[in-house]
Amino acid sequence: MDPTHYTLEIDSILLDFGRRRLLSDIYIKCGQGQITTLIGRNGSGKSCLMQIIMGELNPLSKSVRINHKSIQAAHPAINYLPQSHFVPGHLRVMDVFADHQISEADFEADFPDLTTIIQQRFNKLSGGLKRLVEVYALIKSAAAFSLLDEPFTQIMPVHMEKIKPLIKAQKHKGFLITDHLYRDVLEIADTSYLLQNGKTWPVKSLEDLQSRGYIPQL
Ligand SMILES: Nc1ncnc2c1ncn2[C@@H]1O[C@H](COP(=O)(O)OP(=O)(O)OP(=O)(O)O)[C@@H](O)[C@H]1O
Repeated sequence: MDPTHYTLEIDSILLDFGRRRLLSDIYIKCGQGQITTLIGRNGSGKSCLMQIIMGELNPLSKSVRINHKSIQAAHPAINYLPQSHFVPGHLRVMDVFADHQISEADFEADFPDLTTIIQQRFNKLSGGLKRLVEVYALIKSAAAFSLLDEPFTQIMPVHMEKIKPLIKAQKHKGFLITDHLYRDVLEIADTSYLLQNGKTWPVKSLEDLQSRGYIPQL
């Protein structure tokens, strides 16, 4: 195997909240150069699963492995876009890009309509632009894997259509993405899973989502 090619695998998760078992039968495999998507209803445990991978939430048991080697806590090869904003408000957008070693010129080329925001402080941006800056920083970051929890939330369609090919273009990275915009995530996914009743189910098509009741029959 190419030693520079990483595989992230997650299984053997048991997560309880009180008497409720939230996660019990999980298997997710995510390779570098691949986009893996996780779809599921509100409250099915998608964010919890990402927090477990990041070592931010401790379940009863877990196995998170990079190239078959178990990792227990936050790993430098993995970064994470949570649902809430992670950028400190006082930073300028240019500082956020510098922190992630991202070229301002690349951003200006990708989003010529947004060149003026580079000088602005993060807390002065609209919600959608805050999300866009954070998503862009993680997409372009050098981490081997980026976990993106609802990257498309608040982002307007014209920018979303630019983000999807940017994600696909990062062939050196692996992505694990969850979002309720299932058509958009399925469009870019190499592999998809539905999280339902604590278990991951492979998804190949919209019909799989229909047959498991995630979307209505057409
Ligand atoms: N610390 C906690 N204590 C108790 N229950 C929790 C805790 N954290 C999460 N939960 C519950 O676990 C369930 C799964 O939450 P999670 O945020 O992972 O769902 P999700 O699939 O990401 O949902 P959404 O699509 O709405 O973002 C929810 O019912 C939530 O209330």
